Amino acid sequence: MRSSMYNLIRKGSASRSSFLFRSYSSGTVPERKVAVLGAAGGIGQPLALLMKLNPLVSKLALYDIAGTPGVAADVSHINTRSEVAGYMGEEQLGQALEGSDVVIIPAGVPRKPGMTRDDLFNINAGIVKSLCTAIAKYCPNALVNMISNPVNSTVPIAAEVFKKAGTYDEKKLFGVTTLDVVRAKTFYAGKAKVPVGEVNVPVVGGHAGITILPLFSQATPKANLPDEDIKALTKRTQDGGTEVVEAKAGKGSATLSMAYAGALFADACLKGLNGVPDVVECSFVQSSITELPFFASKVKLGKNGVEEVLGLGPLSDIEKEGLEHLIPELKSSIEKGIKFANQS
Ligand SMILES: NC(=O)c1ccc[n+]([C@@H]2O[C@H](COP(=O)([O-])OP(=O)(O)OC[C@H]3O[C@@H](n4cnc5c(N)ncnc54)[C@H](O)[C@@H]3O)[C@@H](O)[C@H]2O)c1
Ligand SMILES: O=C(O)C[C@H](O)C(=O)O
Repeated sequence: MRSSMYNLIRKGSASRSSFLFRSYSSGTVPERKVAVLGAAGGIGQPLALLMKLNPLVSKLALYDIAGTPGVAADVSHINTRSEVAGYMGEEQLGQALEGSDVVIIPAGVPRKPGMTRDDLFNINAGIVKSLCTAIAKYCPNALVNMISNPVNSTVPIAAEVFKKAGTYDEKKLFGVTTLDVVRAKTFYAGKAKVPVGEVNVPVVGGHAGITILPLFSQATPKANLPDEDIKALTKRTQDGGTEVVEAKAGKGSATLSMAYAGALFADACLKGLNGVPDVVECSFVQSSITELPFFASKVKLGKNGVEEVLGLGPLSDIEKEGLEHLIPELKSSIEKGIKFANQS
């Protein structure tokens, strides 16, 4: 019942993973603690729900600066495997983090119409820095799933904080770009008229505007769409976040689709930790596949986090041009994060 409900949610998005997911029997699943920081927020609450439905989780720690007792009490009544505890305020952050295998961070402010993700930097950079300082202290070996924007800068901030603390392991830090993949799959399936559950599209680069580069030339099932359709799909994927921000008209950005995407990525991390073979997802990680120190591409996940950062594969002319254009913006966002972490 438990896994069938979760599989229902996952159905259509990752049939291969769902198969692996079902192959677990409760007696053989290792204990895994997952902490969600920002758990009372727009993403945090549905993400807490989805992680509670995941039978790979045995302990679920829900942390926020306010509101977590209510969220934790609510979610804890669901009759699934994990024990749920709520933690509120900085004095409880250590307890929330201690023993965590995976820490998911959707803490911070979201965009309003007219803002770029970089406009969130001034507030979110400080939040991420203080949370990562605590992660270095209380659970230095955890896999960190960074959702807070601007991801192109918050991931480099986290890396610098961990380096300063002497705990940095590039295999364990991930910018969550899964929502870009989720969107690219949905939009491609609609245009190509193929079953959405069978679609795969890698999305590389970063997570803001033109730095989001879907590789539709590698999309499967193949559809041979004309260039003008590919350009429109690329633009819609790049503007997907803004589409939601505008539709919400001042009430925030994507929360439900992000919770789904965050739950998929955390599930992939847990599968990797548990030794499930061939777990591959796109993520913004330390990388040497381009000249930039961080880049999103397909990543193979394993028992220690990143097992292998996979290359870009063959690119179309449109994608080669997109890659060339995104490099300067992504470089400057990465440098901004590094500078912030080292000057304050
Ligand atoms: N990576 C992605 O694809 C993606 C997608 C959607 C949103 N986001 C980003 O996720 C972030 C959160 O979005 P949201 O809609 O959930 O916002 P929200 O305002 O609804 O929730 C944010 C939560 O963070 C909490 N918070 C603030 N400071 C904190 C701290 N120091 N410690 C712990 N919690 C703290 C707030 O109390 C709030 O509950 C935003 O930065 C948004 O841009 C990223
Ligand atoms: O667009 C945003 O500000 C939120 C998020 O990064 C998204 O892609 O939906």
